[in-house]
Amino acid sequence: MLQTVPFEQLPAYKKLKTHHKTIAQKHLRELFAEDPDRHKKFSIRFGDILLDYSKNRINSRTRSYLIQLAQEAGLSEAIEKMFTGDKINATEGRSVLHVALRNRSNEPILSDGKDVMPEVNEVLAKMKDFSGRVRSGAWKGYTSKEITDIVNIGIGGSDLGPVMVTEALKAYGKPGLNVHFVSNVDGTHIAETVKTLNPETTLFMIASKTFTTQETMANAHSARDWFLEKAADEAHVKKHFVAISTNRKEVEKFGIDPENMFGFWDWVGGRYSLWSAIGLSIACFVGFQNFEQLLTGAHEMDKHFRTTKLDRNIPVLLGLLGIWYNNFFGAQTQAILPYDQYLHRFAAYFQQGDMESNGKSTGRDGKPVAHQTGPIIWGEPGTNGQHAFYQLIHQGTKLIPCDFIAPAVSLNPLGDHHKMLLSNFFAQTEALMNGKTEEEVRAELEGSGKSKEETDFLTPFKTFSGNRPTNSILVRKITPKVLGSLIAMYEHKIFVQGIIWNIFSFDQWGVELGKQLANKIYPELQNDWPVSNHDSSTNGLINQYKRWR
Ligand SMILES: O=P(O)(O)OC[C@H]1O[C@@](O)(CO)[C@@H](O)[C@@H]1O
Repeated sequence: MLQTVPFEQLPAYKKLKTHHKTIAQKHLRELFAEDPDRHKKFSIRFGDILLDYSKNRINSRTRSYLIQLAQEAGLSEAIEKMFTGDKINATEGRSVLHVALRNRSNEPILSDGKDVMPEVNEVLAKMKDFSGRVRSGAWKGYTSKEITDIVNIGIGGSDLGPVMVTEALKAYGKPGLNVHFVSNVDGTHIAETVKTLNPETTLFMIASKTFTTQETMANAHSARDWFLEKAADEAHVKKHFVAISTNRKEVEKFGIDPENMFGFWDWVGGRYSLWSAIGLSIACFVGFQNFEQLLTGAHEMDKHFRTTKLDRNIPVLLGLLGIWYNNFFGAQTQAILPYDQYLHRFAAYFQQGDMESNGKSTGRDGKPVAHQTGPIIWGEPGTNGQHAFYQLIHQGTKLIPCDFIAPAVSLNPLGDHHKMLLSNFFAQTEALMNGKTEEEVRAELEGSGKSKEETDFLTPFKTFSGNRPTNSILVRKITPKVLGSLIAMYEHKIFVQGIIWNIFSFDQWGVELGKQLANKIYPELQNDWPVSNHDSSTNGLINQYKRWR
């Protein structure tokens, strides 16, 4: 079991509270002026990834106190418990072993005393064979045509990972093999998706850990109806439907041949499952070799996370920096800003990853926590964000810690586009750190010929406080391996924060109540009778809906 010491009772917490008073008085400009070597002191190279965390409101003392906080929270022990299959997902009585899915060392990893690697490798072999047959055209539809379109039907962790990765690795996709994703129960999603597809050459992947999720089962049945409208014969279903799930019984009940089922296990959390058979659409789209590279990148980050001392440990430092702003500076959110259009779903992916893991308010001791926990994760690719919300980040009243990510090498080298993109990437963190002083603004306005009156009026609006913290993550190029490391880096950052905040990061009871109430309301919508058994708002809304539909 994990220790259950409340966050604010950790000795280092008090040291950080006191320390915060002094360090908060220092502007980042001063911290850089004091130490020209700052970039070197607060950067870490990890293969093709450079993390520069020097533009944070910390000094060496801050870092050492944060590391102490991690040690006092039992972080190193907790990491070992995860990697060795301890049931750290205590409320569900499960291990947390997404690291086993990408365990390229093949060293045994035990859950319930049993090495899980043989089964992991068996599923990987099945994925390799299947994706190879789809890509080579050996897998044929019911009219003996090759598959041209794959439709992944799933939601949450059974959708967001495959979406994000296939978008991020679009340059590695097979021309002529298209992937589509249907997740929302809104009929528009599946209707719009299948509109342009041919049932003869379409393969549906029904991805659901439980195989009971309302949205996914509704979409799966509608997909089947659409398919049979043309194919007519149920016997053809097995050539166009595969299932990815832990629930064999429900898969068979749906009518998918168990031969076409790709299994995974309860010790894989939905939001950590893209490395499992849930990644089948990825393997088909980019090829199994590239999927293995993704696993390798994640595995390298796993080894780094498990074996590197805390003050040189990338996920640990990112997690502690997030805690520094979340719990000592009052920041409510964390922005992830990839300067790479292919990574346009990267922040969205970690909305589930982070917020479903650490959006908790009950401590591991069963008591309400007395401190802030998970941040709101958000973000859009650069440079688009600069034309949407950077005004707030630069001059708003809220502190927004930002992670800037960029590749040195573009996958689409076109004229000077990449140099322009990267100049913005470098400039934004510099501007957020330095700001622009009143004196600088005044000199600029006077230099442009503005009168004294205009200058006096405009200066306050054109001044930038700066001192706004950022991390810069520069990678050589977005490859499957680098992407795998980046995703694992953020997964482990989330783990670090949950351990220190004394919460359970691997269950998600908070998603249940809404589903339960929806299941109660759904039958009430089957008729036109007015309802009166809810609160007046819910009654009023339902009854107006009934009048309008
Ligand atoms: O894969 P499945 O079982 O269909 O669950 C889908 C998603 O639903 C949840 O909200 C849990 O109910 C997410 O945690 C999960 O990824």
